[in-house]
Amino acid sequence: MQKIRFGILGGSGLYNMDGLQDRREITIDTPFGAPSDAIAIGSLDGVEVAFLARHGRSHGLLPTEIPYRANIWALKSIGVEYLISVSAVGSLREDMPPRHMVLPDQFIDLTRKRDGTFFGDGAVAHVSLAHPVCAALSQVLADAFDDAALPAATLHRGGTYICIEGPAFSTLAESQLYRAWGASVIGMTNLPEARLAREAEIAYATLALVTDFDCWHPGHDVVTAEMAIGNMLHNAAGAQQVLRAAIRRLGAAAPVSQAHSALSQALVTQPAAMPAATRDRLAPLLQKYL
Ligand SMILES: CSC[C@H]1O[C@H](OP(=O)(O)O)[C@H](O)[C@@H]1O
Ligand SMILES: Nc1ncnc2[nH]cnc12
Repeated sequence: MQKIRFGILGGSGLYNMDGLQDRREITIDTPFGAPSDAIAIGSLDGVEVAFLARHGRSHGLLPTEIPYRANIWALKSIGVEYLISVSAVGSLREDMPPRHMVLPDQFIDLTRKRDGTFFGDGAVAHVSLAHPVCAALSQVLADAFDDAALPAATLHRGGTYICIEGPAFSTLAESQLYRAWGASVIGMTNLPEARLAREAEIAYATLALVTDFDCWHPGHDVVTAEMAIGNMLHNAAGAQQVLRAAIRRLGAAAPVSQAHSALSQALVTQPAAMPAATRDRLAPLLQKYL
């Protein structure tokens, strides 16, 4: 099968990629279970791309229930090297109101119930997460935002995304604490993906769409799921245009990414010393190190 180098993970309110030509779906079983849904593959302006709805197409998976490892493994197994996440986020900053877009460059992990690694069972690796977002891919998204020339849209380059376990939204005290920590936006999904994508040597960047002010803003209503999805849907057409422009750019010239060699200095156990079953399970990740 031809490799699909570019992937999109759609979040709340983004369950499909518009305009996919020659669209087909593939179902992949992985050693880490089934992904969130079938993966849609098709071409955008002549560039092959894979799309996966992280909560499933009918949004049936809680952030805690998303099979992050299966999703990343499945995308890696079809050749994905660049992965764009689209996510709804709450804002922790006055200057990032609902309907603005943000390209986070840092994460804080407050999740407690997520599978955090592909490794274990005789295979040890410690990747660097100092810079969890691929700066080159994030720059492609920033340029794509300019290409899309959306009327009255604002993009913030950089910001810290705090990832909570959910599914409940934060308490007021928590929201104020995260603001005091200097976090910019809040969500429930991105950090496990960024970490696993790094282990899989996939460049990862997020296009975050602000849907609410969480619960800290005295002048705005407290976030509800209805509010978040409603604002996300309002932004979805713009997000689709940015994605399309990003894929066009990647197809023309995909940037060099340090993420693509993340394991070169991270593998502690040499593949030859790993149990055969572990090596087989990690085959798509370890291929070039065998
Ligand atoms: C429906 S609001 C809460 C929900 O939205 C975000 O999801 P995603 O990152 O997939 O867009 C947030 O992380 C929560 O899962
Ligand atoms: N306020 C919020 N907290 C957590 N996740 C969110 N996703 C969208 N808005 C959010």
